[in-house]
Amino acid sequence: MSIASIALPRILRIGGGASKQLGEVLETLGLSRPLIVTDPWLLNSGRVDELAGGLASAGIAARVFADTVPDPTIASINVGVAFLQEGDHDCVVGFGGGSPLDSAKAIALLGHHGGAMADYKAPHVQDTPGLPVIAIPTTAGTGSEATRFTIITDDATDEKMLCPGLAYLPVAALVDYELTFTKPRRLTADTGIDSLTHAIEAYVSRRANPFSDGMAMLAMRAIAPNLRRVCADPMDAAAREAMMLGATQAGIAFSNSSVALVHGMSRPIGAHFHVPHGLSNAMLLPAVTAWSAPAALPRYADCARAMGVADDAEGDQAAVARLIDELAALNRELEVPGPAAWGIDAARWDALIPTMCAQAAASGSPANNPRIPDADEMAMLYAKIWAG
Ligand SMILES: NC(=O)c1ccc[n+]([C@@H]2O[C@H](COP(=O)([O-])OP(=O)(O)OC[C@H]3O[C@@H](n4cnc5c(N)ncnc54)[C@H](O)[C@@H]3O)[C@@H](O)[C@H]2O)c1
Ligand SMILES: CCCCCCO
Repeated sequence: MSIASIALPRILRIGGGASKQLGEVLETLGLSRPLIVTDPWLLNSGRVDELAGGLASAGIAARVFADTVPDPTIASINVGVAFLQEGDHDCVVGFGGGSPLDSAKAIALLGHHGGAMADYKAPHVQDTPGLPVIAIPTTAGTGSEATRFTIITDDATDEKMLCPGLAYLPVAALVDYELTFTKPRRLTADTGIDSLTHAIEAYVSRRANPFSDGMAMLAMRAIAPNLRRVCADPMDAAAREAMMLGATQAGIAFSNSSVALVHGMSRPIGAHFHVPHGLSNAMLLPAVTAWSAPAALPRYADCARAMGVADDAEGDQAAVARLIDELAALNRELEVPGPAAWGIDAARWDALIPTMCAQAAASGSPANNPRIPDADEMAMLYAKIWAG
């Protein structure tokens, strides 16, 4: 086995009420002057006051920056950095979905190292950390609480810049499914399919390894049987808990392997057509899986079995057929909007997917299986193709 470079948050607290241990975790880490980075919805929900109130009871005063935006932009990060530098903070607490968590990571980095956010986009890899980040996710989810990435949109070009490196890995993650009961159905479905996509793509990625495979398998087993349940009953505690655990496991999986063609294509789609991240993954997942599967049939068949849609007795071909049917069924039942909902010509969309996949195959670097190129390479290629 070649040497896999695995990295995880130093502290992981997972379970109902974990977010209430923020004060204790800060004390353990020797931190006492946090900036909480969150978003307007969470601020108005009263949850931020609860979090800051818990810290105040522990003698910790926190400032709050809630002016983050969905799909954080360079401009929004710069406002956050200026706000951070007005205080004497020794850490940043990210509280929210992937957008505030990615904002927290970027603010903590720039606030310490300076420079411009664009300086840190791939292929640059930033391993030297900025201020320590403690992540508390409220969607299940992007897995950003346990990944070595932040994704910041360039306001000028709409490019979703992938910024990789150990610097973005939170030192602690408090994974508290009780924060997710308020998620509306659309958000529950889109973030749930996003985390399922992370698990599948981590498992078929050419950079997969036995550790990331284990995390991806656990994530699929947690997410697949609970996604419909949690969309049907938002107060189903067991399903909410499984979805939150699966999202973090899927984040650990792709952070320690990579993702593949769906993500390579969804980032530019998100940038070009402003489709939310989880939705753009969902829209692509069935068709791109069907195109990619022949290049890694056993791996995709393993995904079908882990998701419980195929049994061990079935051959790989049959199992993959069930996987593709299941992914299409999930999109139907969870009412994932089609391309037309985003002003994308449906005929062009259908025609373009095989074109993009074929070009991906042509462009696949020797390091990657030509039909499952790494997301980074695909993002650039796809943006060119789509821009025509
Ligand atoms: N860094 C990574 O590894 C990584 C991975 C995947 C995606 N991302 C990024 O994450 C972002 C998407 O994050 P997201 O899908 O979590 O959505 P989000 O953070 O953009 O939030 C979407 C909406 O849901 C609301 N919300 C959040 N928690 C809620 C709750 N508990 N109840 C009700 N409403 C709630 C938010 O206020 C917001 O209005 C994108 O910018 C994407 O690029 C990052
Ligand atoms: C290579 C990792 C890309 C992370 C994408 C998260 O949506």
